[in-house]
Amino acid sequence: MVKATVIGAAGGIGQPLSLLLKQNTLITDLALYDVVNSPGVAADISHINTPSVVKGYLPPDGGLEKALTGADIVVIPAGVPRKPGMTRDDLFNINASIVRDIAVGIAAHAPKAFVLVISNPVNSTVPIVAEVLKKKGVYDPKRLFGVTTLDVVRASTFVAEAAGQPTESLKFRIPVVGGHSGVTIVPLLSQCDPKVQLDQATIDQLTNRIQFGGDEVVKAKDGAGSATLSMAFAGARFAAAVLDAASGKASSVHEYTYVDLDSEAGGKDVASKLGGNLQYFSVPVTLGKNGVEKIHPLGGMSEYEEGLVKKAVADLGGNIEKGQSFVAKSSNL
Ligand SMILES: NC(=O)C1=CN([C@@H]2O[C@H](COP(=O)(O)OP(=O)(O)OC[C@H]3O[C@@H](n4cnc5c(N)ncnc54)[C@H](O)[C@@H]3O)[C@@H](O)[C@H]2O)C=CC1
Ligand SMILES: O=C([O-])CC(=O)C(=O)O
Repeated sequence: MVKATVIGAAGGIGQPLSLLLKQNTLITDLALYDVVNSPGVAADISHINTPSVVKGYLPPDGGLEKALTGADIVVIPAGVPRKPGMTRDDLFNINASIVRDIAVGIAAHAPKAFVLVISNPVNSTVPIVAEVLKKKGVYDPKRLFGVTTLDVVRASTFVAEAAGQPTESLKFRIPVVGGHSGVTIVPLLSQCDPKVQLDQATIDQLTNRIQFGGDEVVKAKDGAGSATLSMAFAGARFAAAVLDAASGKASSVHEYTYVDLDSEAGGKDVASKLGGNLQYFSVPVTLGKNGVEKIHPLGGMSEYEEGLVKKAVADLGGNIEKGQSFVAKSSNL
């Protein structure tokens, strides 16, 4: 039995993500929670003839508690998206408290669940969840993930396009490390597998496109939100990886995800290479039965990439601290 819960399930990401999770045959129970419309989304998705039983929940009558109780994996795309001209950090004032309150629910009702945070700004919302779980005495850094898979998906697509290759084969695997906003997103094109020969102008252009791919969608949607469908694809892919590893369906699962480096999985080496003080970074990980099994080194980097990492570290410190101090100042916990 595997129960998956989506928090923010009626939203732009939540609906297609729930649809894709309905197709994951490892999931037996799919709980869809939102502050609006979740029963309708659940009724609709429940007609699909895949194994999971789908239920929708709203806040009245303990909906959050019911949605979370017994959850093995909780995916959080709840909160507001960007409009043109905004940074992800501009979402902090609204989304920080939404994510904090969801984390309080997780601590009470699903303390052992894998928690996948999609809500922006991911650089700060992941530390928010961690600090709440710590306060409640249930924090396991190996089970908390900032979902940065969309950056990896974009990198693969954009490099394939630049190389004149088909994108559908997902042929190009490119590590993307750091955080999930602007210059904190660091694609390591020198580690592209298979190798691609790119001149510096193309590397510059691809790096910029991967770092600001989210803005491309925000601009194209012109006030109607940010990436939802590609994010649902990426979120479902990452959730499947976590579940494949936890269930033993796949023996060796490698992903990139924004995690606490201060865990038994070995992130301290990465942290010390980054200058010692940074607590969260998107890193290559091996996933296993209990979540993050091993945090791997970032690997060989070009001088250009070393420079990108330095810029990412400079920005990330403040983002992380902002999330942590928000929880420290929250008097209702
Ligand atoms: N990590 C990533 O790579 C990406 C993250 N995002 C972020 O995901 C978030 C959601 O984006 P969209 O789905 O486009 O927004 P949306 O506005 O379409 O949907 C958000 C949903 O969250 C719900 N919600 C609000 N407060 C809630 C609460 N307290 N509990 C439960 N549900 C609540 C809303 O009712 C709404 O249905 C945004 O913060 C966005 O920036 C978006 C794309 C990529
Ligand atoms: O750009 C945004 O605000 C949404 C997001 O995180 C992305 O598309 O990568």
